[in-house]
Amino acid sequence: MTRPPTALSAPGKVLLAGGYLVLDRDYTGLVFGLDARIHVHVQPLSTSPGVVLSEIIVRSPQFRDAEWRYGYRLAAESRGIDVTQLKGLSTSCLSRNPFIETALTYALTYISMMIPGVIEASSITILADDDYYSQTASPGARRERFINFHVPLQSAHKTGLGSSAALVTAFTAGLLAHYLPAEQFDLKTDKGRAILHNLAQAAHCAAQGKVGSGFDVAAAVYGSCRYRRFSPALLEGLGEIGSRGFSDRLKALVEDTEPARKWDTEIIKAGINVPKGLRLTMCDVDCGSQTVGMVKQVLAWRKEHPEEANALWSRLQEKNVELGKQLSTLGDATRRSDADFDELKEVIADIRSMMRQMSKASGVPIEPQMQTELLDACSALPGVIGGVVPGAGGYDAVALLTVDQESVLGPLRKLLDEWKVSLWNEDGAVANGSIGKVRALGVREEMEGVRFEREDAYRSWIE
Ligand SMILES: Nc1ncnc2c1ncn2[C@@H]1O[C@H](COP(=O)(O)OP(=O)(O)OP(=O)(O)O)[C@@H](O)[C@H]1O
Ligand SMILES: C[C@@](O)(CCOP(=O)(O)O)CC(=O)O
Repeated sequence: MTRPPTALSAPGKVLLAGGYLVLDRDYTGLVFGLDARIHVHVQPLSTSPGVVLSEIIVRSPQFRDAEWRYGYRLAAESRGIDVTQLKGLSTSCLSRNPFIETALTYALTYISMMIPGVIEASSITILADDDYYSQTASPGARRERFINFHVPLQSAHKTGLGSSAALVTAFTAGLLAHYLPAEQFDLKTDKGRAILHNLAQAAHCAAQGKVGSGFDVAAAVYGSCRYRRFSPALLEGLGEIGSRGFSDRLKALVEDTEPARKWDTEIIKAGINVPKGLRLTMCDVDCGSQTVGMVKQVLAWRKEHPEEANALWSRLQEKNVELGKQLSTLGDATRRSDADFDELKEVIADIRSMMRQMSKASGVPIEPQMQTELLDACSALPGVIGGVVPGAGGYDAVALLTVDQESVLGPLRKLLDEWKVSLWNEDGAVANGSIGKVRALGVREEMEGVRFEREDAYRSWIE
């Protein structure tokens, strides 16, 4: 049977409120999907008549040498599908892509449990919307729907919109929708989305080599929501890829049939929105510094100072929930005056002040001085309601809530274009060589999660 091509996309994310708190099930995060999406197109691999291949070719044609070829076979003793990377055509060396390799292994293993017989060969194309990476098209190039970045994927500068979660989600959804009949997997149903969510969370954690809160995968599947994480212990019993019984355990996990390990993720979409007339704007802060181990350090501080930390966590949780409520009850903000946003401004200021407290107490630059200056300068512009350093915080990005009008966005872009980022040392002196640029990305909030796309939209990129 020749299957028709399948095309899907999943959104990026911004954790507007709830960084660090969302790692603990007692608290929640306010996450917005973003309209920068990762697109995946799956089609049968054309072979000569009579030739049966067990090969899946994955290409990311916006990047140089981004092609990964995999062979696969069903392993004995319910070990699942064994995936082996083959030598690529375009390159002589093997460049591995752990997110693709793991998502492929997990999805094919689940599919092998659902349909009898051989899984047919296919060719998969990945396309990312521009704002995932800082590079822009070469000057003079004709503006196309997707940019050719002309660099290898490893040299592309990420803007932190959650490319790996959107990729794993869209890729997994693409495979499930392509190979499984609608009775077994239907993305339009709650059950279908839960299957995708569970499988993508498991694959993303395995590829990352750690269990984060999973808010990014949740946003990729469900779009904007208030998110309460799953209990991390859920994934503990799954075992390694290729271990005996892996495919049975994966099926039970994905379908949530194990009474002792029930999925407890909470996705609340009701009342989560950005009011009409307002928008989120993401800014890429390119100052070339990144702090590793921020999560570890904050959690270590919380462990050492449980009373102080828990008091701060509770106060923050209250304000984070309040922020969501205010956004949903503001109503149409199109003809409001600046004074109508006073309460929103106040709650954002409270959240920021508590995040700075967390920063100071744990010694982690969650809202570092340079970001404070940038956020304060933006917030002083008419029509800019406020902003935060999203997610884990740090030096890479800021998220702003503004009136959605050119008279506000124009001056904001000008301020950002002219802004010079300088990193401050602890003694208050500007650190050397740390002047960078700030750029407003084109992205805004997106309510919808993973969705089918018209497959002909990608035709010029498909081989
Ligand atoms: N367009 C793409 N094509 C193929 N693989 C991709 C693509 N974009 C991202 N990836 C995979 O995702 C990895 C990047 O994931 P990583 O977790 O480092 O960043 P991220 O998810 O964008 O992080 P953040 O949450 O900070 O945005 C890449 O190394 C690659 O394996
Ligand atoms: C610090 C944390 O709560 C948020 C990290 O968000 P981001 O990757 O910076 O967008 C970690 C997590 O939730 O997994």
